[in-house]
Amino acid sequence: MADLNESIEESQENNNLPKVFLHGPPEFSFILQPNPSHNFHILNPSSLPPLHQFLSLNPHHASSIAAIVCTGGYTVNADVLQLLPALRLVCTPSAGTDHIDLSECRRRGIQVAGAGNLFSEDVADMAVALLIDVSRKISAADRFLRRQVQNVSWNFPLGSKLTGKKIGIVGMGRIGSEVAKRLEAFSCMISYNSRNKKPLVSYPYYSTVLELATDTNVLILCCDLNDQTRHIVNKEVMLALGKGGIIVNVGRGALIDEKELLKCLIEDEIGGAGLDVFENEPHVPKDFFSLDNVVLSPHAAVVTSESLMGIRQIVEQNLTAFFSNKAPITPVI
Ligand SMILES: O=CC(=O)O
Repeated sequence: MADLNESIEESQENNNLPKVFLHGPPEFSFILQPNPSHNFHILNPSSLPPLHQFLSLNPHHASSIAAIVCTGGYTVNADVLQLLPALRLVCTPSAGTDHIDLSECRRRGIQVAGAGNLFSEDVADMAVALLIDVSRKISAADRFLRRQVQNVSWNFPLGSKLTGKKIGIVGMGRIGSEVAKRLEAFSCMISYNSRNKKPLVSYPYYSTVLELATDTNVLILCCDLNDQTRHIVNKEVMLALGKGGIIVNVGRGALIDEKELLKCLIEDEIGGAGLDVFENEPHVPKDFFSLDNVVLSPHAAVVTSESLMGIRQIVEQNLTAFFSNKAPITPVI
């Protein structure tokens, strides 16, 4: 409460700068710290009281908050927008925007800025790392060796070769193209599915994920989560991918029907999965833990020490540009 009072006092220190609210968990407060050179004023730089609580204690700020910085998982839906009649910019330090109601922002004339291309290489690196780990059983081999006492025979199951495999990328945007670039170096045959065929992309295009899965050994999910892509990988798709097939998900958990995925993995209907994201984060179904054909990662694909430095800069630059009457540097809408 001490922190909350401090932030409220600070917020009451009047200045004429536009007000910015950080809508996210405490560990994200590093994203935006006050600086005398800012052309905006951060209302809650360190204490991060939830938005509803902040507004009930400071009702006058409902009509002064001009921008919010919202992290993934902190929803900005019509109810939140309704609370902030003066809002003009939503700035998210994430690549995904499924936590933001973009059409409601558009309707209200609110601009949205995202992470731009900042995370694409890190996420693509992670996708390929997960794929190599699942196919060559690296994490499973590590567990196997650590469990061994000396001089026991090394009877470890075979992995499968990555070089030359047929890879289906779902979502050929910034991240998907980086994944393709990396897997070309493994002589993989790339094809893709996305909302529309991309005129500048020469890889074979499939208009449905089902057809893509039928013709490939691996699916890598790099697309946005929205009403069209929720459970885009369902049981039928997994059965079409087939027994040795591998799924890597660096997009959003709900792109896959997670219950069906578990069943297919347990019943060996597919070969394995590399998962950085889950349907109900931070919950990870315990049944995954006992499966050696699964490699798990705690939504960490975007996070490197370099990307965290970068995202601070992008958030600051977006706010600075916006409050200088310029366009955000990484606009979403
Ligand atoms: O998943 C992380 C992001 O969208 O940045």
